[in-house]
Amino acid sequence: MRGTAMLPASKSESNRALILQALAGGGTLTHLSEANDTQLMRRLLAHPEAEVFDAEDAGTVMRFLTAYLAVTGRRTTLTGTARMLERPIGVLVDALRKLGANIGYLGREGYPPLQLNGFEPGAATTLAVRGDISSQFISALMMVGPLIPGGLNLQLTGHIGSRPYITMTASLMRHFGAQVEVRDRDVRVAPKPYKPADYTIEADWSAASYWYAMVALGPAGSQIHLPGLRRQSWQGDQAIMYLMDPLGVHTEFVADGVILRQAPAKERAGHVAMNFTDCPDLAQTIAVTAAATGVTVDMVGLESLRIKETDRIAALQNELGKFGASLTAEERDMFRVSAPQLHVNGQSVATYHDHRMAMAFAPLALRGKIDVETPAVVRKSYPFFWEELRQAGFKM
Ligand SMILES: O=C(O)C1=C[C@@H](OP(=O)(O)O)[C@@H](O)[C@H](O)C1
Ligand SMILES: C=C(OP(=O)(O)O)C(=O)O
Repeated sequence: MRGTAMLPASKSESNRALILQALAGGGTLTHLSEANDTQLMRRLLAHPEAEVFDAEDAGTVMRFLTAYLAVTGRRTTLTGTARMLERPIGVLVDALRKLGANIGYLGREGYPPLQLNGFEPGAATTLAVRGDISSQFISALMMVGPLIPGGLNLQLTGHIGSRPYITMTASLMRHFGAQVEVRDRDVRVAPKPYKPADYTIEADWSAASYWYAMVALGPAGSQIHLPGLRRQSWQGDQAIMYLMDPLGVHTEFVADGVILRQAPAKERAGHVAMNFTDCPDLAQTIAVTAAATGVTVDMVGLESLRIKETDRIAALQNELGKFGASLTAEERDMFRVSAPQLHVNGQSVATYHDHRMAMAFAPLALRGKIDVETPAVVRKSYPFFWEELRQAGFKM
């Protein structure tokens, strides 16, 4: 396999930039993501007086808008898909209530849908927030921090997952003129207003992971050029370049992006350990690629996978099993993915309303025929994924 593949722009950067642009009252965003999550955020922000905000299945939209709408004093309802109503939001609601937001639960306590009933700045500006459920709660609070009279001081407690997304939030906030410091468990945001700024969004490293998988599984000598990725990135999922090295993919930065090259098979590891605490969205790509390349991977840091678009651990276990691979729980929160022999012979892969299930399993088509159920799920982050595969020579 050879050629160039186009990536969507980062949906994490895009969705932060849209909130910051709204709070700053201007600035031009270039290369906003085509992802449904981003297009949805853009549409919802364009109608701030709406009576109901439907975040669909987009975690960042649900969490970031909750903080944005609450602190800007809106009276409105926030809801989402059936799965979104199972994804927790209590940590964020508790924190916003302490800051002065009046928020009620319309269904189950701790989960959407939410009723927002205005904002009266309270006395609290220092809050303890747990970091082990979703970093999106912390990012959401940080972005509204400059609007809180007296600023905001978050003390993060417990195990902190997805930390690079917190530092990405801080970096983008600074780009829009905010004063923010992140030191270990201490996050401080000054009550200094945002200023309009222009920003060009980088390509999406999480989306790039599927091309790493294709280079790993393609014929000897496979290589792919991915324009739009930067060496200096705010995306923690740039870690894919290190995680894929033992699975036989080398990364070279070129002027306009990266070139991925398959390494000789003898350079692949036999058994490696990897930690996904900082990059949970890469876990599915690695699990499938490891199974297909015969590398055993001990995976830790998978806790948050249970509360994403689906229970991604259960989904991986079911679908890997269809190919003769396994993801088994071992001691101390470790999961081992292994496959003595992978059989790809026409299996149908269920996708569980999860874009990453579809895209992580798609590269198995390089080893035989597969059916991916409900392929349109990719629209959440990478709507033209199948089109790019066709361009790369896949028969569909
Ligand atoms: O802030 C963000 O843009 C994201 C944070 C991560 O979620 P968690 O913090 O819930 O792990 C990640 O999985 C998600 O795809 C995007
Ligand atoms: C977990 C994801 O998104 P979100 O939490 O924003 O719905 C994802 O894109 O893998």
